[in-house]
Amino acid sequence: MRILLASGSPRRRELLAMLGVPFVVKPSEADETFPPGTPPRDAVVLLARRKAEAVWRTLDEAERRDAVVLAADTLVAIDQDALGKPRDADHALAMLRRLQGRTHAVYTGVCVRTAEAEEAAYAKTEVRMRRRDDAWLRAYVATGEPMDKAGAYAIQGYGSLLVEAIVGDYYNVVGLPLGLVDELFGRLGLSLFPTGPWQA
Ligand SMILES: Cc1cn([C@H]2C[C@H](O)[C@@H](COP(=O)(O)OP(=O)(O)OP(=O)(O)O)O2)c(=O)[nH]c1=O
Repeated sequence: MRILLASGSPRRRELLAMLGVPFVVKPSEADETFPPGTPPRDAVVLLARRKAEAVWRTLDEAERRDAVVLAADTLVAIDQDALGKPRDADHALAMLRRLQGRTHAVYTGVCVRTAEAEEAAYAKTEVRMRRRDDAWLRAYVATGEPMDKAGAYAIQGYGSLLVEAIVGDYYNVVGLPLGLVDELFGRLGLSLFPTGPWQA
């Protein structure tokens, strides 16, 4: 089998590479909008499915036979609102002001697609953030780190200094809940463990 990671996210690439799984990257061009009011847990699954579908459509018959397309989408949820990646520095600052000193949820939807079937699900992690003053948050935005991250922070970077506690899978916050990916692989008779058919 040939794993195709339908993602342009360097974090997702690094997490999958950490397990030593061979894969190729094929970023999807899928539209990342969803109907307003969609619960974040549904939105991330919808978007992960859409990203997997977009890459699937680019494959020819022969490629589809041994392809495993893996896609994911991450959103931060607070007060019934879903926060994606910030548009600009002001937007990032507004998101960070809203999150600081409070608990929010991070959802990542995952979709795994093969010629036989498609499996999709989401993971949820709660993150409690420290209170930081505006000067700190502005300095953080100035590092540029928040710009391509859902909720405008990276738990794996300087954003770690904002975190007080988490409940749930850390890798979900970074953008790819590896345990869930393996569970979905398992439903398709595949594995992320070195016994997987991808090894052949
Ligand atoms: C909350 C959080 C998000 N993120 C990142 C993971 C994702 O890359 C990004 C959420 O944006 P996504 O839209 O899920 O993904 P993407 O546009 O970066 O990549 P693609 O659609 O091609 O797969 O936020 C972190 O790296 N650290 C964090 O702590």
